[in-house]
Amino acid sequence: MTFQGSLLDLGGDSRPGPLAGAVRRTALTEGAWIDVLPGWLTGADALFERLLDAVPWRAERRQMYERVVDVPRLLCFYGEDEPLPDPALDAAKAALDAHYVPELGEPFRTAGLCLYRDGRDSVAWHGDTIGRGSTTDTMVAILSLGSPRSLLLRPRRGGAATVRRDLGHGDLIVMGGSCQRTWEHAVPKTARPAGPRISVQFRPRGVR
Ligand SMILES: O=C(O)CCC(=O)C(=O)O
Ligand SMILES: [Fe+2]
Repeated sequence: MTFQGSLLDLGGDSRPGPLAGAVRRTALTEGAWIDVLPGWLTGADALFERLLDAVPWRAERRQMYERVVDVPRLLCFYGEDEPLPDPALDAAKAALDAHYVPELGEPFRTAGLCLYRDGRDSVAWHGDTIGRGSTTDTMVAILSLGSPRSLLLRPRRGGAATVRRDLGHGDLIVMGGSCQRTWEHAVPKTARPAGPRISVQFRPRGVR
């Protein structure tokens, strides 16, 4: 697996920039919204390389109707009390907490990591509804590293156009309000050449 980082971004220092006054909110329908900040994390390419090495990436298999199929991406989940695999992720979580706790009412607690090896890896349409996201407003913050991939969002009940954001290289998206239960999101497969992408999803307690 190879990844060509941008030449300006290979310094070892990886850190999040300011959120206040920088992140841009887009209201969706039914009380859902997204906040987006391109290039939030500087040194994103160096962090990508470190995570590729340091994280014990796992392939999973899941029951799909009658069959057991490979999950089309590699995964690693860090629960509440587990140390994160890189100090830059602690800094990202601290920055998210400082900015969002007044609105969210609680800190982010867990980090789910996904590795999309190439354009054949994907995540199907879903909301993060295992847990409280199915009944209450919440937030899921996603830091994207490596090659950009499209994150799509669409309302469950229709009535609004699909929203697309191309995310990679240190970009942040936060899905908030009712987004997990009234909207769905996906990272579709792509036939275009795509290098590897890592996403880090920060979620509060009881949201999955
Ligand atoms: O990789 C992404 O940006 C999305 C991942 C996702 O939706 C999930 O793991 O629940
Ligand atoms: Fe999700």
